[in-house]
Amino acid sequence: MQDLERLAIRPLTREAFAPFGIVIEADPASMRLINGGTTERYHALAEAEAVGEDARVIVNIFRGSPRAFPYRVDMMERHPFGSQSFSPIDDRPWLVVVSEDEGGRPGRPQVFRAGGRQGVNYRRNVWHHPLIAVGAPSDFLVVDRLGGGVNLEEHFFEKPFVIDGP
Ligand SMILES: NC(=O)N[C@@H](O)C(=O)O
Ligand code: NI
Repeated sequence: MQDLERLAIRPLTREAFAPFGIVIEADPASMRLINGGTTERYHALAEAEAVGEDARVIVNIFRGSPRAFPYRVDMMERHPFGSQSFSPIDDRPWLVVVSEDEGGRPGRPQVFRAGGRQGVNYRRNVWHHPLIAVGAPSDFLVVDRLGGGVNLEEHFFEKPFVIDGP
């Protein structure tokens, strides 16, 4: 993998991720006390999008096997008819890989290290790499779209990239 372009990893922040979607985390600014003050509701952190034929929003659990590193990023995907969110259940850090769109193809991937209590909501049609779990099998609560049409577009890079380590 020596000849492949290396991708640096940045911490996941709301600002850096803004072009791609929302960071889902317990943001104090969104908190309201409910249930007689016994529960903190972190309200409306993100909105799920589901468009097209017979579109519905569904809730899933993805159990991701940990990726081996160095990891080759040889493809990206996107979902034209719906958003997709990933929220870690096991409080374990993971990696988020996204790209800007460049004329219908993903640009250079950007890699973010997400904390164990940080999720993301990819906006509809945002290029991202499939789930990258790190270190151990990890469960994620995933909210995305079910419906008609083909809700998956993939792009394979002519020259893959590499992430040296998590
Ligand atoms: N295939 C599937 O549902 N997973 C991908 O969309 C993903 O982003 O992990
Ligand atoms: Ni996806």
